[in-house]
Amino acid sequence: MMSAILSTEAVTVRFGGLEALSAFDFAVKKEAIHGLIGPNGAGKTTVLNVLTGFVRPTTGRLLFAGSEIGGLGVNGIAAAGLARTFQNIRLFGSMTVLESILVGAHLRFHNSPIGLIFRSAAARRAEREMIESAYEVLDFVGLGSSAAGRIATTLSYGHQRRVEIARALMSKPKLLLLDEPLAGMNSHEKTEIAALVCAIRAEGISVLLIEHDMQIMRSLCDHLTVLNYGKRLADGKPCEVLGDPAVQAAYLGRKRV
Ligand SMILES: Nc1ncnc2c1ncn2[C@@H]1O[C@H](COP(=O)(O)OP(=O)(O)OP(=O)(O)O)[C@@H](O)[C@H]1O
Repeated sequence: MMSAILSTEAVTVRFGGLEALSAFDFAVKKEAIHGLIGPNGAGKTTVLNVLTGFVRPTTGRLLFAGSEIGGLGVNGIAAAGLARTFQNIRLFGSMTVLESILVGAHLRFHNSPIGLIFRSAAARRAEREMIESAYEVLDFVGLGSSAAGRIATTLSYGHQRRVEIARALMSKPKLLLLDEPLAGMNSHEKTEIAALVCAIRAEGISVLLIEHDMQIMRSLCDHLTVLNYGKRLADGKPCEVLGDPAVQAAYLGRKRV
């Protein structure tokens, strides 16, 4: 059995009087596609926010690749190998696709200010490598080099999602977190993004994703965790979890678990 790349131990997040997560435990196995599902307001985005340092856990531990990451902050966690995309696409209006993707590379390519001013051989080499790497990632996500010079926000919605995923991949993550990557897409685009998620996993990158389309989640994920009112309601293989009456009741809102 594959070991875990990420785990949480009794993570609680409180916003004032509201407990968005209550003693939440779960583990993502290496090279798995792991789905996080649950009704609106269940706490799914809060899990991603706490894992990436955007929100600090009130109590509990976060372990990534064997180390505690709870106190590292956003940049420290990203540097440890965790990258994410957001529920609402976040691209800058004036940037080209290539520029948008290069934003994701800053953790990998460090240049000293002096090196940049004098354009040392090392700085020029690093810049060349960074751009080559960006073109490779553009191909990988299915945008191709012809998209590089386009203003990112003028692309179709589905392609903007790919730019976001490409930007996250530029940091060479060990684990990629995707917050509703299929939101707002037609069924053809959804199938294509699902295939891209499989290709990402085939590169050895583990994926944790939030998604509401259960048909896709059933076929795409190796493992599902269900959240309801900030608590883990179910955890296991998609067919078991989605067949669980407590999960179905939570979605239908018939029963408060
Ligand atoms: N920064 C915050 N301050 C106060 N309350 C918050 C904050 N972030 C989230 N919450 C609350 O925490 C709860 C969980 O929210 P969260 O966004 O994690 O749910 P979700 O499962 O991702 O929902 P959705 O499927 O609608 O995106 C909600 O009641 C939400 O209003």
